[in-house]
Amino acid sequence: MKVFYGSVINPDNLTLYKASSNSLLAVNSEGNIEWIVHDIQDFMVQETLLQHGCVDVELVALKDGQFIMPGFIDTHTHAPQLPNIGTGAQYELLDWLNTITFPMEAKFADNSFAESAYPGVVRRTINTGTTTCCYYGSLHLGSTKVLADVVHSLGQRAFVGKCNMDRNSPSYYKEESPETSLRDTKSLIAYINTLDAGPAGIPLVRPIITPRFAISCSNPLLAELGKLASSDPSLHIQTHISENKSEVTFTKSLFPECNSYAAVYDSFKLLRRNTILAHAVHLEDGEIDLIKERDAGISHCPTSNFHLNSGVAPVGKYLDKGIKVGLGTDVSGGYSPSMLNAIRNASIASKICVMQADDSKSSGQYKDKQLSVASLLYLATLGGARVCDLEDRVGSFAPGKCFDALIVDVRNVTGNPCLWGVDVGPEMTTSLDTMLERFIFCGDDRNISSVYVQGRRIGGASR
Ligand SMILES: O=c1[nH]c(=O)c2nc[nH]c2[nH]1
Ligand SMILES: [Zn+2]
Repeated sequence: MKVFYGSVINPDNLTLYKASSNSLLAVNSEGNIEWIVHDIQDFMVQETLLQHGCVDVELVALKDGQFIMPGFIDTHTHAPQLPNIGTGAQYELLDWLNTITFPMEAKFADNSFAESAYPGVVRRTINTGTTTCCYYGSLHLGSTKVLADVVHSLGQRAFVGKCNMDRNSPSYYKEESPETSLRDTKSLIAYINTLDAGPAGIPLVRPIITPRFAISCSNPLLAELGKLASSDPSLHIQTHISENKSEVTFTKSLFPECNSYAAVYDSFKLLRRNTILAHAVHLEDGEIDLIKERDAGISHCPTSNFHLNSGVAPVGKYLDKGIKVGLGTDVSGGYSPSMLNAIRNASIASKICVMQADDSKSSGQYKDKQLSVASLLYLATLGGARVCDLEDRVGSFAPGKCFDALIVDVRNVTGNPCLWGVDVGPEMTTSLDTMLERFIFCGDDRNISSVYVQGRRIGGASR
Protein backbone atom coordinates (compact mmCIF):
# COMPACT_ATOMS: atom_id res chain seq x y z
CA MET A 1 0.00 0.00 0.00
CA LYS A 2 1.18 3.49 -0.85
CA VAL A 3 -0.31 6.41 1.06
CA PHE A 4 -0.02 10.03 -0.07
CA TYR A 5 -0.22 12.74 2.57
CA GLY A 6 -0.89 16.34 1.56
CA SER A 7 -3.25 18.64 -0.34
CA VAL A 8 -5.77 17.14 -2.75
CA ILE A 9 -7.90 18.77 -5.46
CA ASN A 10 -10.87 16.64 -6.43
CA PRO A 11 -13.40 17.67 -9.11
CA ASP A 12 -17.01 17.01 -8.27
CA ASN A 13 -19.14 18.59 -10.98
CA LEU A 14 -19.23 21.59 -13.30
CA THR A 15 -19.56 24.04 -10.45
CA LEU A 16 -17.63 22.44 -7.64
CA TYR A 17 -14.29 20.88 -6.78
CA LYS A 18 -13.06 19.99 -3.32
CA ALA A 19 -9.76 21.39 -2.11
CA SER A 20 -8.60 19.55 1.00
CA SER A 21 -5.47 19.94 3.04
CA ASN A 22 -3.73 17.28 5.10
CA SER A 23 -5.45 14.47 3.25
CA LEU A 24 -4.39 10.83 3.35
CA LEU A 25 -5.05 8.97 0.08
CA ALA A 26 -4.31 5.23 0.05
CA VAL A 27 -3.52 3.34 -3.15
CA ASN A 28 -3.41 -0.47 -3.20
CA SER A 29 -1.06 -2.73 -5.13
CA GLU A 30 -3.49 -2.89 -8.06
CA GLY A 31 -3.29 0.88 -8.41
CA ASN A 32 -6.81 1.53 -7.12
CA ILE A 33 -7.78 3.99 -4.41
CA GLU A 34 -8.58 2.19 -1.14
CA TRP A 35 -9.62 5.15 0.99
CA ILE A 36 -9.26 8.92 1.41
CA VAL A 37 -9.59 11.00 4.56
CA HIS A 38 -9.10 14.73 4.99
CA ASP A 39 -7.88 17.19 7.66
CA ILE A 40 -5.52 14.80 9.40
CA GLN A 41 -2.91 16.73 11.39
CA ASP A 42 0.70 15.47 11.39
CA PHE A 43 0.46 13.96 14.83
CA MET A 44 -2.60 11.91 13.81
CA VAL A 45 -1.14 10.37 10.66
CA GLN A 46 0.24 7.17 12.21
CA GLU A 47 -2.88 6.60 14.25
CA THR A 48 -5.10 7.10 11.19
CA LEU A 49 -3.02 4.60 9.24
CA LEU A 50 -3.39 2.07 12.05
CA GLN A 51 -7.14 2.68 12.17
CA HIS A 52 -7.22 1.67 8.49
CA GLY A 53 -5.19 -1.47 9.22
CA CYS A 54 -2.12 -0.08 7.47
CA VAL A 55 1.03 -1.32 9.15
CA ASP A 56 3.51 -1.63 6.35
CA VAL A 57 2.94 1.34 4.05
CA GLU A 58 5.04 3.56 1.87
CA LEU A 59 4.12 7.08 3.02
CA VAL A 60 4.67 9.83 0.44
CA ALA A 61 4.46 13.22 2.16
CA LEU A 62 3.89 16.18 -0.14
CA LYS A 63 5.58 19.49 0.56
CA ASP A 64 3.95 22.90 0.95
CA GLY A 65 3.31 24.11 -2.59
CA GLN A 66 2.49 20.63 -3.88
CA PHE A 67 -0.90 19.05 -4.41
CA ILE A 68 -2.44 15.95 -5.97
CA MET A 69 -5.11 16.19 -8.65
CA PRO A 70 -6.60 13.76 -11.17
CA GLY A 71 -4.65 13.39 -14.41
CA PHE A 72 -5.91 15.13 -17.53
CA ILE A 73 -8.07 13.33 -20.07
CA ASP A 74 -7.36 14.37 -23.64
CA THR A 75 -10.47 13.29 -25.52
CA HIS A 76 -9.06 14.00 -28.98
CA THR A 77 -5.59 14.10 -30.49
CA HIS A 78 -3.68 12.83 -33.55
CA ALA A 79 -0.41 11.03 -32.74
CA PRO A 80 1.04 11.13 -36.29
CA GLN A 81 0.52 14.89 -36.50
CA LEU A 82 2.77 15.84 -33.59
CA PRO A 83 5.82 16.12 -35.89
CA ASN A 84 3.94 18.97 -37.64
CA ILE A 85 2.99 20.86 -34.54
CA GLY A 86 2.98 24.65 -34.79
CA THR A 87 2.80 24.84 -38.57
CA GLY A 88 -0.06 25.56 -40.98
CA ALA A 89 -1.89 28.36 -39.19
CA GLN A 90 -2.53 30.09 -42.52
CA TYR A 91 -4.87 27.33 -43.66
CA GLU A 92 -8.44 26.35 -42.87
CA LEU A 93 -9.32 22.71 -42.34
CA LEU A 94 -9.67 21.22 -45.83
CA ASP A 95 -6.59 22.97 -47.25
CA TRP A 96 -4.67 22.26 -44.07
CA LEU A 97 -5.42 18.54 -44.38
CA ASN A 98 -4.20 18.42 -47.98
CA THR A 99 -1.18 20.67 -47.58
CA ILE A 100 0.16 19.95 -44.12
CA THR A 101 -1.43 16.90 -42.61
CA PHE A 102 -1.82 14.16 -45.19
CA PRO A 103 1.82 14.40 -46.37
CA MET A 104 3.03 13.93 -42.77
CA GLU A 105 0.58 11.12 -41.92
CA ALA A 106 1.60 9.33 -45.15
CA LYS A 107 5.14 8.97 -43.81
CA PHE A 108 3.77 6.50 -41.26
CA ALA A 109 3.42 3.92 -44.06
CA ASP A 110 6.94 3.09 -42.94
CA ASN A 111 6.83 1.28 -39.59
CA SER A 112 10.35 2.38 -38.79
CA PHE A 113 9.25 6.01 -39.06
CA ALA A 114 6.51 5.21 -36.54
CA GLU A 115 9.01 3.43 -34.31
CA SER A 116 11.22 6.50 -34.23
CA ALA A 117 8.42 9.08 -33.87
CA TYR A 118 5.85 7.59 -31.53
CA PRO A 119 7.90 7.11 -28.32
CA GLY A 120 8.61 10.85 -28.24
CA VAL A 121 4.99 11.70 -29.03
CA VAL A 122 3.61 9.59 -26.21
CA ARG A 123 6.29 10.58 -23.69
CA ARG A 124 5.60 14.23 -24.41
CA THR A 125 1.86 13.70 -23.97
CA ILE A 126 2.41 11.92 -20.65
CA ASN A 127 4.73 14.59 -19.29
CA THR A 128 2.14 17.28 -19.97
CA GLY A 129 -0.07 15.45 -17.48
CA THR A 130 -2.35 13.46 -19.78
CA THR A 131 -3.15 10.17 -18.09
CA THR A 132 -5.91 9.09 -20.52
CA CYS A 133 -5.59 9.93 -24.19
CA CYS A 134 -7.82 9.29 -27.22
CA TYR A 135 -5.40 8.86 -30.08
CA TYR A 136 -6.10 8.92 -33.78
CA GLY A 137 -3.33 7.03 -35.58
CA SER A 138 -2.68 7.24 -39.32
CA LEU A 139 -4.55 4.97 -41.74
CA HIS A 140 -1.82 2.32 -41.50
CA LEU A 141 -2.31 -0.88 -39.56
CA GLY A 142 1.41 -1.48 -38.96
CA SER A 143 2.28 1.91 -37.56
CA THR A 144 -0.90 2.09 -35.47
CA LYS A 145 0.12 -1.21 -33.88
CA VAL A 146 3.44 0.47 -33.11
CA LEU A 147 1.52 3.35 -31.49
CA ALA A 148 -0.49 0.92 -29.37
CA ASP A 149 2.72 -0.88 -28.35
CA VAL A 150 4.40 2.37 -27.36
CA VAL A 151 1.42 3.57 -25.32
CA HIS A 152 1.21 0.17 -23.67
CA SER A 153 4.90 0.03 -22.81
CA LEU A 154 4.90 3.57 -21.41
CA GLY A 155 1.87 2.80 -19.25
CA GLN A 156 -0.60 5.47 -20.34
CA ARG A 157 -4.35 4.79 -20.39
CA ALA A 158 -5.56 5.29 -23.95
CA PHE A 159 -7.85 4.58 -26.83
CA VAL A 160 -5.96 3.93 -30.05
CA GLY A 161 -7.62 3.92 -33.46
CA LYS A 162 -6.57 3.51 -37.05
CA CYS A 163 -8.07 6.12 -39.37
CA ASN A 164 -10.64 4.87 -41.86
CA MET A 165 -10.52 6.88 -45.07
CA ASP A 166 -11.27 5.46 -48.49
CA ARG A 167 -12.34 8.52 -50.48
CA ASN A 168 -11.83 12.27 -50.97
CA SER A 169 -8.22 11.88 -49.94
CA PRO A 170 -5.06 12.04 -52.08
CA SER A 171 -4.11 8.85 -53.94
CA TYR A 172 -0.92 8.54 -51.88
CA TYR A 173 -2.93 8.59 -48.64
CA LYS A 174 -6.15 6.68 -49.06
CA GLU A 175 -7.25 3.15 -48.28
CA GLU A 176 -7.71 0.85 -51.22
CA SER A 177 -11.31 -0.17 -50.53
CA PRO A 178 -13.91 -0.47 -47.76
CA GLU A 179 -12.90 -4.13 -47.44
CA THR A 180 -9.23 -3.45 -46.75
CA SER A 181 -10.14 -0.63 -44.38
CA LEU A 182 -12.46 -2.91 -42.43
CA ARG A 183 -10.00 -5.81 -42.46
CA ASP A 184 -7.21 -3.64 -41.04
CA THR A 185 -9.56 -2.15 -38.43
CA LYS A 186 -10.53 -5.60 -37.22
CA SER A 187 -6.88 -6.67 -37.15
CA LEU A 188 -5.97 -3.65 -35.05
CA ILE A 189 -8.80 -4.32 -32.60
CA ALA A 190 -7.71 -7.96 -32.27
CA TYR A 191 -4.10 -6.89 -31.80
CA ILE A 192 -4.84 -4.32 -29.10
CA ASN A 193 -7.01 -6.84 -27.30
CA THR A 194 -4.00 -9.17 -26.98
CA LEU A 195 -1.90 -6.58 -25.09
CA ASP A 196 -1.71 -7.54 -21.44
CA ALA A 197 -3.91 -5.79 -18.99
CA GLY A 198 -2.50 -3.60 -16.26
CA PRO A 199 -2.01 -4.53 -12.60
CA ALA A 200 -5.77 -4.42 -11.95
CA GLY A 201 -6.43 -6.88 -14.78
CA ILE A 202 -8.22 -4.22 -16.81
CA PRO A 203 -6.59 -3.18 -20.08
CA LEU A 204 -5.16 0.32 -20.13
CA VAL A 205 -5.00 0.47 -23.94
CA ARG A 206 -8.25 -0.07 -25.79
CA PRO A 207 -9.20 0.00 -29.46
CA ILE A 208 -11.52 2.61 -30.91
CA ILE A 209 -13.28 2.73 -34.29
CA THR A 210 -11.99 5.85 -36.07
CA PRO A 211 -13.77 6.96 -39.25
CA ARG A 212 -11.70 10.09 -39.99
CA PHE A 213 -14.82 12.10 -40.85
CA ALA A 214 -17.83 11.55 -43.08
CA ILE A 215 -16.15 13.25 -46.05
CA SER A 216 -13.36 10.68 -46.19
CA CYS A 217 -15.48 7.53 -45.73
CA SER A 218 -17.63 5.98 -48.47
CA ASN A 219 -21.14 4.82 -47.65
CA PRO A 220 -20.15 1.12 -47.80
CA LEU A 221 -17.28 1.78 -45.40
CA LEU A 222 -19.48 3.68 -42.94
CA ALA A 223 -22.05 0.88 -43.17
CA GLU A 224 -19.42 -1.77 -42.37
CA LEU A 225 -18.04 0.25 -39.47
CA GLY A 226 -21.58 0.63 -38.12
CA LYS A 227 -22.04 -3.14 -38.28
CA LEU A 228 -18.73 -3.67 -36.53
CA ALA A 229 -19.79 -1.24 -33.80
CA SER A 230 -23.14 -2.98 -33.41
CA SER A 231 -21.38 -6.33 -32.97
CA ASP A 232 -19.73 -4.99 -29.79
CA PRO A 233 -21.53 -2.22 -27.86
CA SER A 234 -18.44 -1.76 -25.67
CA LEU A 235 -16.33 -0.63 -28.63
CA HIS A 236 -15.72 3.10 -28.62
CA ILE A 237 -16.03 5.29 -31.71
CA GLN A 238 -14.28 8.60 -32.43
CA THR A 239 -14.75 10.96 -35.33
CA HIS A 240 -14.92 14.64 -36.27
CA ILE A 241 -18.11 16.65 -36.64
CA SER A 242 -19.00 20.12 -37.87
CA GLU A 243 -15.61 21.73 -37.37
CA ASN A 244 -15.51 24.08 -40.34
CA LYS A 245 -18.23 25.63 -42.51
CA SER A 246 -16.81 24.35 -45.85
CA GLU A 247 -16.55 20.88 -44.33
CA VAL A 248 -20.21 21.00 -43.28
CA THR A 249 -21.31 22.14 -46.77
CA PHE A 250 -19.27 19.39 -48.46
CA THR A 251 -20.61 16.76 -46.04
CA LYS A 252 -24.20 17.78 -46.71
CA SER A 253 -23.59 17.53 -50.46
CA LEU A 254 -22.25 13.99 -50.05
CA PHE A 255 -25.21 12.82 -47.95
CA PRO A 256 -28.29 14.64 -49.32
CA GLU A 257 -30.53 11.99 -47.79
CA CYS A 258 -29.48 13.03 -44.25
CA ASN A 259 -30.88 16.17 -42.69
CA SER A 260 -27.76 16.99 -40.66
CA TYR A 261 -24.10 16.08 -40.17
CA ALA A 262 -24.90 14.15 -36.97
CA ALA A 263 -27.69 12.34 -38.83
CA VAL A 264 -25.06 10.94 -41.21
CA TYR A 265 -23.28 9.14 -38.36
CA ASP A 266 -26.60 8.20 -36.81
CA SER A 267 -27.85 6.65 -40.04
CA PHE A 268 -24.84 4.30 -39.96
CA LYS A 269 -25.31 3.46 -36.26
CA LEU A 270 -22.16 5.29 -35.30
CA LEU A 271 -23.76 7.74 -32.90
CA ARG A 272 -24.11 6.30 -29.43
CA ARG A 273 -23.10 6.48 -25.78
CA ASN A 274 -19.44 5.77 -26.41
CA THR A 275 -19.03 7.96 -29.49
CA ILE A 276 -16.62 10.88 -29.15
CA LEU A 277 -17.37 13.76 -31.53
CA ALA A 278 -14.50 16.19 -31.96
CA HIS A 279 -15.13 19.93 -32.47
CA ALA A 280 -18.92 20.43 -32.87
CA VAL A 281 -18.42 24.11 -33.72
CA HIS A 282 -21.32 24.63 -36.14
CA LEU A 283 -24.02 22.18 -35.01
CA GLU A 284 -27.66 22.94 -35.80
CA ASP A 285 -30.32 22.74 -33.10
CA GLY A 286 -31.87 19.50 -34.40
CA GLU A 287 -28.58 17.63 -34.37
CA ILE A 288 -27.70 18.91 -30.90
CA ASP A 289 -30.89 17.21 -29.72
CA LEU A 290 -29.97 14.05 -31.61
CA ILE A 291 -26.53 13.94 -29.99
CA LYS A 292 -28.14 14.36 -26.58
CA GLU A 293 -30.69 11.64 -27.35
CA ARG A 294 -27.93 9.22 -28.36
CA ASP A 295 -25.85 10.24 -25.32
CA ALA A 296 -22.74 10.78 -27.45
CA GLY A 297 -20.01 13.06 -26.09
CA ILE A 298 -18.34 16.15 -27.48
CA SER A 299 -14.62 16.83 -27.43
CA HIS A 300 -14.19 20.60 -27.31
CA CYS A 301 -10.91 21.46 -29.08
CA PRO A 302 -10.59 25.25 -28.71
CA THR A 303 -6.88 25.56 -29.53
CA SER A 304 -7.45 23.90 -32.87
CA ASN A 305 -10.70 25.80 -33.46
CA PHE A 306 -8.78 29.06 -33.11
CA HIS A 307 -5.64 27.93 -34.95
CA LEU A 308 -7.49 26.70 -38.06
CA ASN A 309 -10.02 29.55 -37.98
CA SER A 310 -12.84 27.08 -37.49
CA GLY A 311 -14.90 29.12 -35.05
CA VAL A 312 -15.94 29.08 -31.41
CA ALA A 313 -17.88 26.03 -30.23
CA PRO A 314 -20.87 27.01 -28.08
CA VAL A 315 -20.06 24.53 -25.32
CA GLY A 316 -22.16 26.40 -22.76
CA LYS A 317 -25.21 25.59 -24.86
CA TYR A 318 -24.23 21.91 -24.93
CA LEU A 319 -23.67 21.87 -21.19
CA ASP A 320 -27.11 23.43 -20.62
CA LYS A 321 -28.59 20.59 -22.70
CA GLY A 322 -26.81 18.06 -20.47
CA ILE A 323 -24.56 16.83 -23.28
CA LYS A 324 -21.28 15.26 -22.12
CA VAL A 325 -18.34 17.55 -22.92
CA GLY A 326 -14.58 17.07 -22.46
CA LEU A 327 -11.52 18.86 -23.81
CA GLY A 328 -9.17 17.81 -26.60
CA THR A 329 -5.81 19.15 -27.72
CA ASP A 330 -6.40 18.06 -31.34
CA VAL A 331 -2.71 18.13 -32.21
CA SER A 332 -1.71 19.39 -34.72
CA GLY A 333 -4.78 21.43 -35.60
CA GLY A 334 -4.04 22.43 -32.02
CA TYR A 335 -0.46 23.63 -31.55
CA SER A 336 0.11 22.16 -28.10
CA PRO A 337 -0.14 18.63 -26.70
CA SER A 338 -0.77 20.13 -23.26
CA MET A 339 -4.25 20.02 -21.80
CA LEU A 340 -3.30 23.15 -19.84
CA ASN A 341 -3.30 24.92 -23.17
CA ALA A 342 -6.69 23.42 -24.07
CA ILE A 343 -8.03 24.64 -20.72
CA ARG A 344 -6.76 28.18 -21.31
CA ASN A 345 -8.25 28.34 -24.78
CA ALA A 346 -11.53 26.91 -23.49
CA SER A 347 -11.57 29.78 -21.03
CA ILE A 348 -10.94 32.33 -23.78
CA ALA A 349 -13.52 30.68 -26.07
CA SER A 350 -16.12 30.99 -23.33
CA LYS A 351 -15.25 34.69 -22.89
CA ILE A 352 -15.71 35.25 -26.62
CA CYS A 353 -19.19 33.71 -26.27
CA VAL A 354 -19.89 36.21 -23.49
CA MET A 355 -18.67 39.14 -25.61
CA GLN A 356 -20.73 38.08 -28.61
CA ALA A 357 -23.85 37.21 -26.65
CA ASP A 358 -27.19 38.65 -27.50
CA ASP A 359 -28.31 39.34 -23.93
CA SER A 360 -31.95 38.94 -24.82
CA LYS A 361 -31.29 35.30 -25.79
CA SER A 362 -28.73 34.39 -23.14
CA SER A 363 -30.62 32.31 -20.69
CA GLY A 364 -29.23 29.15 -19.18
CA GLN A 365 -26.57 28.35 -16.63
CA TYR A 366 -23.63 27.98 -19.02
CA LYS A 367 -24.65 29.38 -22.42
CA ASP A 368 -22.74 32.59 -23.13
CA LYS A 369 -21.21 32.51 -19.65
CA GLN A 370 -17.54 32.45 -18.77
CA LEU A 371 -16.33 29.01 -17.69
CA SER A 372 -15.19 29.06 -14.05
CA VAL A 373 -12.05 27.37 -12.75
CA ALA A 374 -14.28 24.58 -11.42
CA SER A 375 -15.87 24.10 -14.86
CA LEU A 376 -12.51 24.15 -16.64
CA LEU A 377 -11.05 21.62 -14.20
CA TYR A 378 -14.12 19.42 -14.59
CA LEU A 379 -14.02 19.48 -18.40
CA ALA A 380 -10.33 18.48 -18.40
CA THR A 381 -10.84 15.60 -15.95
CA LEU A 382 -14.23 14.16 -14.96
CA GLY A 383 -16.03 15.65 -17.98
CA GLY A 384 -13.50 13.93 -20.24
CA ALA A 385 -13.95 10.69 -18.30
CA ARG A 386 -17.70 10.86 -18.99
CA VAL A 387 -17.07 11.47 -22.69
CA CYS A 388 -14.87 8.35 -22.68
CA ASP A 389 -17.47 6.39 -20.70
CA LEU A 390 -14.84 5.93 -17.99
CA GLU A 391 -16.30 8.02 -15.19
CA ASP A 392 -16.54 5.01 -12.89
CA ARG A 393 -12.79 4.56 -13.11
CA VAL A 394 -11.00 7.86 -13.66
CA GLY A 395 -11.44 11.63 -13.65
CA SER A 396 -11.71 12.10 -9.88
CA PHE A 397 -10.68 10.40 -6.65
CA ALA A 398 -12.96 8.00 -4.78
CA PRO A 399 -12.50 4.58 -3.20
CA GLY A 400 -12.54 1.94 -5.94
CA LYS A 401 -11.45 4.34 -8.69
CA CYS A 402 -8.05 4.07 -10.37
CA PHE A 403 -5.23 6.25 -9.09
CA ASP A 404 -4.58 8.26 -12.28
CA ALA A 405 -3.10 11.39 -10.84
CA LEU A 406 -0.64 14.25 -11.01
CA ILE A 407 1.55 15.64 -8.30
CA VAL A 408 1.62 19.33 -9.08
CA ASP A 409 4.41 21.47 -7.68
CA VAL A 410 4.04 25.23 -7.83
CA ARG A 411 7.22 26.09 -5.92
CA ASN A 412 9.97 28.25 -7.41
CA VAL A 413 12.39 25.30 -7.34
CA THR A 414 10.54 23.88 -10.33
CA GLY A 415 12.08 26.60 -12.48
CA ASN A 416 8.73 28.21 -13.28
CA PRO A 417 8.77 31.24 -11.05
CA CYS A 418 5.36 32.68 -11.77
CA LEU A 419 3.26 30.51 -9.52
CA TRP A 420 4.59 30.71 -6.02
CA GLY A 421 4.91 34.00 -4.41
CA VAL A 422 7.33 36.41 -5.95
CA ASP A 423 6.31 39.69 -4.34
CA VAL A 424 2.89 38.49 -3.34
CA GLY A 425 1.28 38.37 0.03
CA PRO A 426 1.17 35.22 2.13
CA GLU A 427 -2.49 34.63 1.37
CA MET A 428 -1.55 34.20 -2.32
CA THR A 429 1.06 31.60 -1.52
CA THR A 430 -0.96 29.46 0.79
CA SER A 431 -4.43 29.16 -0.68
CA LEU A 432 -4.92 25.87 -2.47
CA ASP A 433 -7.55 27.44 -4.73
CA THR A 434 -5.05 30.06 -5.83
CA MET A 435 -2.39 27.42 -6.44
CA LEU A 436 -4.81 25.53 -8.67
CA GLU A 437 -5.87 28.63 -10.58
CA ARG A 438 -2.29 29.75 -11.13
CA PHE A 439 -1.24 26.26 -12.22
CA ILE A 440 -4.09 26.16 -14.72
CA PHE A 441 -3.26 29.53 -16.22
CA CYS A 442 0.53 29.79 -15.76
CA GLY A 443 1.81 26.26 -15.15
CA ASP A 444 3.64 23.94 -17.51
CA ASP A 445 5.41 20.59 -17.57
CA ARG A 446 7.94 21.84 -15.00
CA ASN A 447 5.12 21.99 -12.45
CA ILE A 448 3.98 18.41 -13.05
CA SER A 449 6.45 16.52 -10.95
CA SER A 450 4.81 13.09 -11.15
CA VAL A 451 2.28 11.43 -13.44
CA TYR A 452 0.59 8.27 -12.17
CA VAL A 453 -1.60 5.85 -14.12
CA GLN A 454 -3.22 2.95 -12.30
CA GLY A 455 -0.97 3.70 -9.33
CA ARG A 456 2.24 3.49 -11.34
CA ARG A 457 4.48 6.49 -11.83
CA ILE A 458 4.93 6.84 -15.59
CA GLY A 459 6.33 10.34 -15.95
CA GLY A 460 6.76 13.82 -14.61
CA ALA A 461 9.46 16.44 -14.29
CA SER A 462 11.30 14.97 -11.31
CA ARG A 463 12.36 11.37 -11.64
O1 LIG B 1 -8.81 19.00 -36.78
C1 LIG B 1 -8.88 18.06 -37.59
N1 LIG B 1 -7.80 17.28 -37.78
C2 LIG B 1 -7.81 16.25 -38.65
O2 LIG B 1 -6.82 15.56 -38.82
C3 LIG B 1 -9.03 16.02 -39.35
N2 LIG B 1 -9.41 15.11 -40.25
C4 LIG B 1 -10.68 15.37 -40.56
N3 LIG B 1 -11.13 16.43 -39.86
C5 LIG B 1 -10.11 16.85 -39.11
N4 LIG B 1 -10.02 17.86 -38.22
ZN1 LIG C 1 -8.90 16.01 -34.95
